[in-house]
Amino acid sequence: MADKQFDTIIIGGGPGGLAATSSLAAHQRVLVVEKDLWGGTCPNRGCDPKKMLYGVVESRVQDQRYAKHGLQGAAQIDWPALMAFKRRYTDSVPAGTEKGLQSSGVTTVHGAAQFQDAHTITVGAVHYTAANIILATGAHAAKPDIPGAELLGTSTDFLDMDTLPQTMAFIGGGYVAVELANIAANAGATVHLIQHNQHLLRAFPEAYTQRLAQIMADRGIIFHWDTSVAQVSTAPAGITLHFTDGQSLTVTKAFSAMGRPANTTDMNLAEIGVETTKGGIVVNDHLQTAQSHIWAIGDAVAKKQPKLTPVASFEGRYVAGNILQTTTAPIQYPVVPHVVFASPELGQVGVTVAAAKQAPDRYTVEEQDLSHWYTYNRIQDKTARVTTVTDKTTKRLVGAVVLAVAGEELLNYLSILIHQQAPASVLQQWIPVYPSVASDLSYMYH
Ligand SMILES: Cc1cc2nc3c(=O)[nH]c(=O)nc-3n(C[C@H](O)[C@H](O)[C@H](O)COP(=O)(O)OP(=O)(O)OC[C@H]3O[C@@H](n4cnc5c(N)ncnc54)[C@H](O)[C@@H]3O)c2cc1C
Ligand SMILES: NC(=O)c1ccc[n+]([C@@H]2O[C@H](COP(=O)([O-])OP(=O)(O)OC[C@H]3O[C@@H](n4cnc5c(N)ncnc54)[C@H](O)[C@@H]3O)[C@@H](O)[C@H]2O)c1
Repeated sequence: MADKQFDTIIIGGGPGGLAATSSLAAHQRVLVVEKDLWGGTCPNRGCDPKKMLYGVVESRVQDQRYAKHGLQGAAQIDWPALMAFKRRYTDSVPAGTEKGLQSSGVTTVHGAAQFQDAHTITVGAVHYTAANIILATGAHAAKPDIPGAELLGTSTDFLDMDTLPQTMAFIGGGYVAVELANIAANAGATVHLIQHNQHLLRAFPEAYTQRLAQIMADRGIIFHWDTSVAQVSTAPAGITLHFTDGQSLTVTKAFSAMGRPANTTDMNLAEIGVETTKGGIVVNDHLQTAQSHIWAIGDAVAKKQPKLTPVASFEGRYVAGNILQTTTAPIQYPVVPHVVFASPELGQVGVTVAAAKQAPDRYTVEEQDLSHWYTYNRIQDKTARVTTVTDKTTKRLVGAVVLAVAGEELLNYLSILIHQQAPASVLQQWIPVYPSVASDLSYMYH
């Protein structure tokens, strides 16, 4: 079969690959290969469908906050209608994404890419060559290596359930388990969360995660701490989880939410000299693999930055800049805000509270209970709080933790202030909409 030649081949049509593609499309002959759904995890089975379910569930939670304050009657979640609402969005994503790529002049191929040599990939029987190749292959949900693991679902199954199971369990205490457990519990299911240690959401300060665990427990979520599932078996009305301590739990459905290993297998990476570790593909500070013309971006990469959609997109744009030689400097990440959507939202950005507390000469840490502030009293958010970290020398805001309704928007404002290295005085020169989340900023950063 004759070679098909391109300037750049991108393997993976998710947010990382698409960001690289849109920067390169006007300048190069670009091929994008996707083996599953165009658009990748985020819009098909990640961030976007998750937040559609979350938005409706969050309305119900807000109704409950307003109970006895003028709102009567309990809203109920109609899961099949909620799923239909989600599918009206997700169903059009793959075809719409591929059409968009093609109309920008990019060649698209559906299938799994494998390396033939360091400049050649095959998809099926067809060979494609390019000067540069970008690995944007993402990650997949891990399942435990135990008997019966095949009976467990993943976040992908959860986000496409036709009906809401009566009882369910999540194995893991990270982003996926917390967010999906919250949606399920607020939609009306009995939910168990099984964590093999005592740490929920290990990237966040413990004082905050303990508060969130309490909020979730108050909502009926049942935590099983310090225990692991050793085996899974079928039961008449669902499946039974057998714990290492001899206890067991029978639920309608159970989901593995134990992390997302990078997609690095079945591509012959080792054969062409691209190194991988447990965390993903090994890259240098320009996101180049050991083969300098093969780059890796997004969830597929071994890195310390959080594996998130905007990070994958940032890396895609950065690598495209390198290929087009408009950028030559090592990648410099801005501060990366990250939020768990858990009714309310728990988010964090910049210098962590733990790091700040270890350097008391350098940082001031201020924790504020926001629940009595007008904004949060108005919406009856009784657990709202924020912690800010400021640099003692520059007096600039350098970090923040937020637990609040609409916490993602508050965190975005704080992130912009940190990113711009803005002094507190800018807030005195600025007129925000009042009353709003933004009009509180000058009380948090002063
Ligand atoms: C349930 C859930 C909720 C999430 N919520 C959020 C959120 O709220 N905010 C946020 O920022 N992030 C969230 N994320 C993370 C976010 O989805 C990822 O960080 C993002 O999708 C990473 O983009 P990517 O392009 O690196 O990988 P992906 O989006 O995974 O895309 C990689 C693509 O590569 C394809 N591929 C893999 N191997 C091959 C091959 N050999 N040949 C061809 N194609 C291949 C895959 O099929 C896939 O489509 C969530 C993830 C999940 C699972
Ligand atoms: N809101 C968001 O931005 C968002 C939402 C969902 C997912 N994500 C992304 O997806 C990634 C994956 O999420 P996740 O929740 O699957 O992973 P995670 O890394 O956040 O959490 C994994 C959890 O599984 C537990 N675990 C690990 N090994 C285990 C084992 N052998 N047995 C039992 N438990 C075990 C860990 O202790 C941890 O609690 C996140 O790190 C994030 O990058 C982001």
